[in-house]
Amino acid sequence: MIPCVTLNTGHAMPVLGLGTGSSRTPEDLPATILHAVRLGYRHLDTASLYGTEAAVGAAVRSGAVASRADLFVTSKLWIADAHPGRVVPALRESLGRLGLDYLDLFLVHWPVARDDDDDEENRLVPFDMEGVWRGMEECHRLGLARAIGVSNFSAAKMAKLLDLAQVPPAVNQVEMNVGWRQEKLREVCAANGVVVIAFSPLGAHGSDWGSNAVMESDVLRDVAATRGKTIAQVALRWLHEQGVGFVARSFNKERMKQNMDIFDWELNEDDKENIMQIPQRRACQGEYFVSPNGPYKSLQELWDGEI
Ligand SMILES: NC(=O)C1=CN([C@@H]2O[C@H](COP(=O)(O)OP(=O)(O)OC[C@H]3O[C@@H](n4cnc5c(N)ncnc54)[C@H](OP(=O)(O)O)[C@@H]3O)[C@@H](O)[C@H]2O)C=CC1
Ligand SMILES: O=C[C@H](O)[C@@H](O)[C@@H](O)[C@H](O)C(=O)O
Repeated sequence: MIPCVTLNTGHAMPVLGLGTGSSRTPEDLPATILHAVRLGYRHLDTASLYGTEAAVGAAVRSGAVASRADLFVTSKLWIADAHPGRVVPALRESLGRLGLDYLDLFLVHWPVARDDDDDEENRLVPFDMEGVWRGMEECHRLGLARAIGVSNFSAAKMAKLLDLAQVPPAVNQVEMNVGWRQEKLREVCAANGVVVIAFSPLGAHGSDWGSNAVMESDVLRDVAATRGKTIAQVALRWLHEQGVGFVARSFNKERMKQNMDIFDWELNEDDKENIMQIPQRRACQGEYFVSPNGPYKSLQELWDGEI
Protein backbone atom coordinates (compact mmCIF):
# COMPACT_ATOMS: atom_id res chain seq x y z
CA MET A 1 0.00 0.00 0.00
CA ILE A 2 1.43 3.38 -1.03
CA PRO A 3 1.11 6.04 1.72
CA CYS A 4 -0.52 9.41 1.08
CA VAL A 5 0.30 13.01 1.89
CA THR A 6 -2.51 15.51 2.48
CA LEU A 7 -2.51 18.53 0.17
CA ASN A 8 -3.59 22.02 1.30
CA THR A 9 -6.98 21.33 -0.31
CA GLY A 10 -7.53 18.43 2.13
CA HIS A 11 -7.14 15.84 -0.64
CA ALA A 12 -4.91 12.81 -0.16
CA MET A 13 -2.16 12.25 -2.74
CA PRO A 14 -0.31 8.93 -2.91
CA VAL A 15 3.37 9.83 -2.42
CA LEU A 16 4.57 7.62 -5.27
CA GLY A 17 3.19 8.30 -8.73
CA LEU A 18 3.86 6.58 -12.04
CA GLY A 19 5.64 8.95 -14.45
CA THR A 20 4.52 8.68 -18.06
CA GLY A 21 6.68 11.39 -19.67
CA SER A 22 9.20 9.83 -22.01
CA SER A 23 10.50 10.29 -25.53
CA ARG A 24 10.16 6.51 -25.94
CA THR A 25 6.78 5.11 -24.94
CA PRO A 26 5.92 1.46 -25.56
CA GLU A 27 3.32 0.62 -28.20
CA ASP A 28 1.14 -1.04 -25.59
CA LEU A 29 1.23 1.99 -23.27
CA PRO A 30 -2.44 1.67 -22.18
CA ALA A 31 -1.82 -1.95 -21.11
CA THR A 32 1.43 -0.95 -19.39
CA ILE A 33 -0.29 1.77 -17.35
CA LEU A 34 -3.17 -0.56 -16.57
CA HIS A 35 -0.66 -3.10 -15.30
CA ALA A 36 0.75 -0.45 -12.95
CA VAL A 37 -2.74 0.25 -11.60
CA ARG A 38 -3.30 -3.46 -11.04
CA LEU A 39 0.00 -3.60 -9.14
CA GLY A 40 -1.26 -0.85 -6.83
CA TYR A 41 -0.15 2.46 -8.35
CA ARG A 42 -2.85 5.01 -7.55
CA HIS A 43 -1.22 8.22 -8.78
CA LEU A 44 -0.57 8.75 -12.50
CA ASP A 45 1.47 11.68 -13.82
CA THR A 46 0.87 12.91 -17.35
CA ALA A 47 0.94 16.21 -19.31
CA SER A 48 -0.46 17.49 -22.56
CA LEU A 49 3.18 17.55 -23.77
CA TYR A 50 3.69 13.82 -23.23
CA GLY A 51 1.07 12.39 -25.55
CA THR A 52 0.15 9.92 -22.79
CA GLU A 53 -3.12 11.42 -21.55
CA ALA A 54 -5.29 9.05 -23.61
CA ALA A 55 -3.45 5.98 -22.28
CA VAL A 56 -3.68 7.25 -18.70
CA GLY A 57 -7.40 7.95 -19.12
CA ALA A 58 -7.99 4.49 -20.56
CA ALA A 59 -6.37 2.91 -17.49
CA VAL A 60 -8.46 5.08 -15.15
CA ARG A 61 -11.68 4.16 -16.97
CA SER A 62 -10.78 0.47 -17.32
CA GLY A 63 -12.65 -0.70 -14.24
CA ALA A 64 -9.40 -1.84 -12.57
CA VAL A 65 -10.32 0.27 -9.54
CA ALA A 66 -13.76 0.49 -7.98
CA SER A 67 -14.22 4.20 -8.62
CA ARG A 68 -12.55 7.21 -10.25
CA ALA A 69 -11.97 8.58 -6.76
CA ASP A 70 -9.51 5.74 -6.06
CA LEU A 71 -7.02 7.23 -8.51
CA PHE A 72 -5.07 10.49 -8.40
CA VAL A 73 -4.47 11.93 -11.87
CA THR A 74 -2.15 14.83 -12.62
CA SER A 75 -1.75 16.69 -15.90
CA LYS A 76 0.04 19.87 -16.88
CA LEU A 77 -0.52 23.07 -18.86
CA TRP A 78 2.00 23.29 -21.71
CA ILE A 79 3.84 26.55 -22.45
CA ALA A 80 1.85 27.22 -25.65
CA ASP A 81 -1.25 27.41 -23.44
CA ALA A 82 0.34 29.42 -20.65
CA HIS A 83 -1.74 32.52 -21.48
CA PRO A 84 -4.59 33.81 -19.32
CA GLY A 85 -7.40 33.03 -21.79
CA ARG A 86 -6.03 29.58 -22.70
CA VAL A 87 -5.84 27.90 -19.29
CA VAL A 88 -9.43 26.70 -18.87
CA PRO A 89 -9.77 25.65 -22.56
CA ALA A 90 -6.45 23.76 -22.38
CA LEU A 91 -7.59 21.88 -19.29
CA ARG A 92 -10.87 21.00 -21.01
CA GLU A 93 -8.84 19.64 -23.96
CA SER A 94 -6.70 17.54 -21.59
CA LEU A 95 -9.84 16.20 -19.92
CA GLY A 96 -11.22 15.36 -23.38
CA ARG A 97 -8.12 13.30 -24.21
CA LEU A 98 -8.26 11.64 -20.79
CA GLY A 99 -11.99 10.99 -21.03
CA LEU A 100 -12.39 12.29 -17.47
CA ASP A 101 -14.44 15.08 -15.97
CA TYR A 102 -11.87 16.30 -13.47
CA LEU A 103 -8.17 16.14 -12.63
CA ASP A 104 -6.87 15.63 -9.13
CA LEU A 105 -4.01 18.00 -9.83
CA PHE A 106 -3.33 20.46 -12.65
CA LEU A 107 0.13 22.02 -12.86
CA VAL A 108 1.63 24.93 -14.76
CA HIS A 109 4.35 22.88 -16.48
CA TRP A 110 6.99 25.64 -16.68
CA PRO A 111 7.10 29.36 -15.75
CA VAL A 112 7.38 29.99 -19.48
CA ALA A 113 5.02 31.03 -22.30
CA ARG A 114 5.26 30.56 -26.04
CA ASP A 115 3.21 32.62 -28.44
CA ASP A 116 2.13 29.79 -30.70
CA ASP A 117 2.48 26.09 -31.24
CA ASP A 118 5.45 26.28 -33.57
CA ASP A 119 8.25 24.32 -31.91
CA GLU A 120 10.90 25.21 -34.47
CA GLU A 121 10.46 28.94 -34.02
CA ASN A 122 10.44 28.57 -30.26
CA ARG A 123 8.98 32.05 -29.80
CA LEU A 124 9.18 32.52 -26.08
CA VAL A 125 7.29 35.49 -24.68
CA PRO A 126 6.97 37.00 -21.18
CA PHE A 127 5.12 34.71 -18.78
CA ASP A 128 2.10 36.41 -17.19
CA MET A 129 2.26 34.62 -13.84
CA GLU A 130 -0.72 36.43 -12.33
CA GLY A 131 -2.97 36.03 -15.38
CA VAL A 132 -2.12 32.36 -15.80
CA TRP A 133 -2.64 31.69 -12.11
CA ARG A 134 -6.07 33.35 -12.23
CA GLY A 135 -6.89 30.84 -15.01
CA MET A 136 -5.67 27.99 -12.80
CA GLU A 137 -7.84 29.31 -9.95
CA GLU A 138 -10.81 29.31 -12.32
CA CYS A 139 -10.11 25.63 -13.14
CA HIS A 140 -10.22 24.92 -9.41
CA ARG A 141 -13.41 26.95 -8.89
CA LEU A 142 -15.13 25.14 -11.76
CA GLY A 143 -14.29 21.79 -10.15
CA LEU A 144 -12.22 20.75 -13.18
CA ALA A 145 -9.08 20.46 -11.04
CA ARG A 146 -9.36 19.44 -7.38
CA ALA A 147 -5.94 20.91 -6.70
CA ILE A 148 -3.72 23.29 -8.67
CA GLY A 149 0.00 23.81 -8.58
CA VAL A 150 3.15 24.53 -10.53
CA SER A 151 6.25 22.81 -11.82
CA ASN A 152 9.83 24.01 -12.30
CA PHE A 153 9.24 27.09 -10.15
CA SER A 154 12.34 28.33 -8.27
CA ALA A 155 12.22 29.63 -4.69
CA ALA A 156 11.97 33.24 -5.93
CA LYS A 157 9.14 32.43 -8.34
CA MET A 158 7.32 30.48 -5.60
CA ALA A 159 7.52 33.49 -3.29
CA LYS A 160 6.04 35.73 -5.99
CA LEU A 161 3.27 33.24 -6.74
CA LEU A 162 2.38 32.82 -3.07
CA ASP A 163 2.10 36.57 -2.81
CA LEU A 164 -0.40 36.95 -5.65
CA ALA A 165 -2.38 33.70 -5.26
CA GLN A 166 -5.99 33.72 -4.04
CA VAL A 167 -5.97 29.92 -4.15
CA PRO A 168 -2.47 28.94 -2.99
CA PRO A 169 -0.57 26.33 -5.01
CA ALA A 170 -0.83 22.83 -3.53
CA VAL A 171 2.29 21.45 -5.20
CA ASN A 172 5.54 22.38 -6.91
CA GLN A 173 6.86 19.51 -9.06
CA VAL A 174 10.60 19.89 -9.62
CA GLU A 175 13.64 17.83 -10.40
CA MET A 176 14.81 16.29 -7.16
CA ASN A 177 16.95 13.28 -6.42
CA VAL A 178 20.06 12.38 -4.40
CA GLY A 179 22.10 14.34 -6.96
CA TRP A 180 19.95 17.51 -6.75
CA ARG A 181 18.45 17.89 -3.31
CA GLN A 182 16.64 21.23 -3.72
CA GLU A 183 17.18 22.27 -0.12
CA LYS A 184 16.42 25.99 -0.51
CA LEU A 185 13.25 25.42 -2.52
CA ARG A 186 12.01 22.77 -0.09
CA GLU A 187 12.33 25.23 2.77
CA VAL A 188 10.14 27.83 1.02
CA CYS A 189 7.57 25.19 0.08
CA ALA A 190 7.44 23.63 3.56
CA ALA A 191 7.01 27.03 5.20
CA ASN A 192 3.97 27.67 2.98
CA GLY A 193 2.24 24.29 3.03
CA VAL A 194 3.24 23.46 -0.56
CA VAL A 195 4.05 19.79 -1.20
CA VAL A 196 7.14 19.16 -3.32
CA ILE A 197 6.89 16.35 -5.87
CA ALA A 198 10.23 15.09 -7.17
CA PHE A 199 10.45 14.41 -10.89
CA SER A 200 13.32 12.40 -12.39
CA PRO A 201 13.86 10.71 -9.01
CA LEU A 202 16.28 8.30 -10.71
CA GLY A 203 18.03 11.12 -12.58
CA ALA A 204 16.01 10.45 -15.77
CA HIS A 205 18.51 7.67 -16.38
CA GLY A 206 18.70 6.72 -20.06
CA SER A 207 16.81 9.76 -21.41
CA ASP A 208 18.46 12.27 -23.76
CA TRP A 209 19.16 14.78 -21.03
CA GLY A 210 19.30 12.32 -18.13
CA SER A 211 22.24 11.78 -15.81
CA ASN A 212 24.08 8.80 -14.33
CA ALA A 213 24.45 10.56 -11.00
CA VAL A 214 21.77 8.46 -9.32
CA MET A 215 21.77 5.05 -10.98
CA GLU A 216 25.56 4.85 -11.23
CA SER A 217 26.36 6.39 -7.87
CA ASP A 218 29.00 4.43 -5.91
CA VAL A 219 27.50 5.72 -2.67
CA LEU A 220 24.06 4.34 -3.56
CA ARG A 221 25.59 1.11 -4.81
CA ASP A 222 27.23 0.58 -1.39
CA VAL A 223 24.07 1.46 0.55
CA ALA A 224 22.02 -0.84 -1.69
CA ALA A 225 24.45 -3.73 -1.12
CA THR A 226 24.35 -3.37 2.68
CA ARG A 227 20.54 -3.00 2.78
CA GLY A 228 19.91 -5.81 0.28
CA LYS A 229 17.97 -3.36 -1.95
CA THR A 230 18.51 -2.00 -5.45
CA ILE A 231 20.02 1.40 -6.22
CA ALA A 232 16.63 2.64 -7.46
CA GLN A 233 14.95 1.54 -4.23
CA VAL A 234 17.53 3.38 -2.12
CA ALA A 235 17.11 6.52 -4.26
CA LEU A 236 13.30 6.44 -3.88
CA ARG A 237 13.41 5.56 -0.18
CA TRP A 238 15.68 8.56 0.43
CA LEU A 239 13.08 10.82 -1.23
CA HIS A 240 10.31 9.32 0.88
CA GLU A 241 12.27 10.01 4.04
CA GLN A 242 12.68 13.64 2.94
CA GLY A 243 8.90 14.01 3.15
CA VAL A 244 8.30 14.73 -0.53
CA GLY A 245 6.14 13.02 -3.15
CA PHE A 246 7.86 11.52 -6.22
CA VAL A 247 6.92 10.37 -9.71
CA ALA A 248 9.10 7.54 -11.01
CA ARG A 249 8.83 6.16 -14.51
CA SER A 250 9.24 2.54 -15.41
CA PHE A 251 7.44 0.79 -18.24
CA ASN A 252 8.97 -2.53 -17.13
CA LYS A 253 6.73 -4.72 -15.00
CA GLU A 254 9.48 -5.95 -12.67
CA ARG A 255 10.96 -2.49 -12.08
CA MET A 256 7.52 -0.91 -11.57
CA LYS A 257 6.94 -3.38 -8.79
CA GLN A 258 10.41 -2.92 -7.35
CA ASN A 259 9.86 0.85 -7.13
CA MET A 260 6.80 0.30 -4.92
CA ASP A 261 8.67 -1.90 -2.47
CA ILE A 262 10.21 0.89 -0.46
CA PHE A 263 7.70 1.54 2.29
CA ASP A 264 8.53 -1.11 4.91
CA TRP A 265 12.20 -0.49 5.65
CA GLU A 266 14.40 2.51 6.51
CA LEU A 267 17.77 4.00 5.76
CA ASN A 268 20.02 4.33 8.80
CA GLU A 269 21.98 7.41 9.89
CA ASP A 270 25.19 6.27 8.14
CA ASP A 271 23.32 5.68 4.90
CA LYS A 272 21.83 9.17 5.07
CA GLU A 273 25.17 10.82 5.89
CA ASN A 274 26.84 9.06 2.99
CA ILE A 275 24.06 10.11 0.64
CA MET A 276 24.61 13.74 1.71
CA GLN A 277 28.13 13.52 0.23
CA ILE A 278 26.82 12.95 -3.32
CA PRO A 279 27.85 15.92 -5.53
CA GLN A 280 25.03 18.22 -6.60
CA ARG A 281 24.17 19.04 -10.20
CA ARG A 282 20.88 19.72 -11.98
CA ALA A 283 20.19 17.24 -14.82
CA CYS A 284 17.24 19.09 -16.37
CA GLN A 285 19.00 22.32 -17.33
CA GLY A 286 16.11 23.96 -19.18
CA GLU A 287 18.13 25.35 -22.14
CA TYR A 288 15.01 25.00 -24.26
CA PHE A 289 13.40 27.76 -22.21
CA VAL A 290 16.20 30.27 -22.58
CA SER A 291 16.40 32.52 -25.62
CA PRO A 292 18.54 35.50 -26.65
CA ASN A 293 15.37 37.60 -26.96
CA GLY A 294 14.18 36.71 -23.49
CA PRO A 295 12.22 36.69 -21.36
CA TYR A 296 14.89 34.42 -19.79
CA LYS A 297 18.18 35.31 -21.42
CA SER A 298 20.22 32.90 -19.31
CA LEU A 299 19.77 29.75 -17.29
CA GLN A 300 20.48 31.88 -14.22
CA GLU A 301 17.45 34.07 -15.02
CA LEU A 302 15.27 31.01 -15.58
CA TRP A 303 16.23 29.33 -12.32
CA ASP A 304 16.97 32.21 -9.97
CA GLY A 305 15.02 35.17 -11.27
CA GLU A 306 11.63 36.15 -9.91
CA ILE A 307 10.04 36.10 -13.34
N1 LIG B 1 7.41 18.51 -14.53
C1 LIG B 1 8.41 18.31 -15.37
O1 LIG B 1 8.93 19.24 -16.01
C2 LIG B 1 8.94 16.94 -15.52
C3 LIG B 1 8.20 15.88 -15.08
N2 LIG B 1 8.66 14.60 -15.23
C4 LIG B 1 7.79 13.49 -14.73
O2 LIG B 1 8.57 12.67 -13.87
C5 LIG B 1 8.52 11.34 -14.34
C6 LIG B 1 9.79 10.58 -13.94
O3 LIG B 1 10.96 11.21 -14.37
P1 LIG B 1 11.82 10.70 -15.63
O4 LIG B 1 12.55 11.88 -16.14
O5 LIG B 1 10.92 9.97 -16.54
O6 LIG B 1 12.90 9.75 -15.07
P2 LIG B 1 13.16 8.75 -13.82
O7 LIG B 1 14.16 9.41 -12.93
O8 LIG B 1 11.90 8.24 -13.26
O9 LIG B 1 13.95 7.57 -14.58
C7 LIG B 1 13.35 6.79 -15.55
C8 LIG B 1 14.36 5.79 -16.08
O10 LIG B 1 14.79 4.93 -15.03
C9 LIG B 1 14.56 3.57 -15.40
N3 LIG B 1 14.14 2.85 -14.19
C10 LIG B 1 12.97 2.97 -13.53
N4 LIG B 1 12.94 2.17 -12.45
C11 LIG B 1 14.11 1.52 -12.43
C12 LIG B 1 14.65 0.55 -11.56
N5 LIG B 1 14.00 0.09 -10.50
N6 LIG B 1 15.90 0.06 -11.86
C13 LIG B 1 16.58 0.50 -12.94
N7 LIG B 1 16.11 1.44 -13.79
C14 LIG B 1 14.88 1.94 -13.54
C15 LIG B 1 13.51 3.60 -16.47
O11 LIG B 1 13.65 2.53 -17.39
P3 LIG B 1 12.59 1.31 -17.53
O12 LIG B 1 11.30 1.89 -18.04
O13 LIG B 1 13.25 0.43 -18.53
O14 LIG B 1 12.46 0.68 -16.18
C16 LIG B 1 13.81 4.91 -17.17
O15 LIG B 1 14.84 4.74 -18.13
C17 LIG B 1 8.32 11.52 -15.85
O16 LIG B 1 7.94 10.30 -16.47
C18 LIG B 1 7.28 12.60 -15.86
O17 LIG B 1 6.02 12.03 -15.56
C19 LIG B 1 9.89 14.37 -15.78
C20 LIG B 1 10.67 15.39 -16.26
C21 LIG B 1 10.26 16.77 -16.18
O1 LIG C 1 12.40 20.38 -24.15
C1 LIG C 1 12.02 20.41 -23.07
C2 LIG C 1 11.84 19.18 -22.30
O2 LIG C 1 11.21 18.22 -23.10
C3 LIG C 1 11.01 19.43 -21.07
O3 LIG C 1 9.94 20.18 -21.45
C4 LIG C 1 10.55 18.17 -20.45
O4 LIG C 1 11.60 17.62 -19.73
C5 LIG C 1 9.34 18.34 -19.58
O5 LIG C 1 9.54 19.28 -18.61
C6 LIG C 1 8.82 17.05 -18.99
O6 LIG C 1 7.98 17.17 -18.18
O7 LIG C 1 9.23 15.96 -19.38
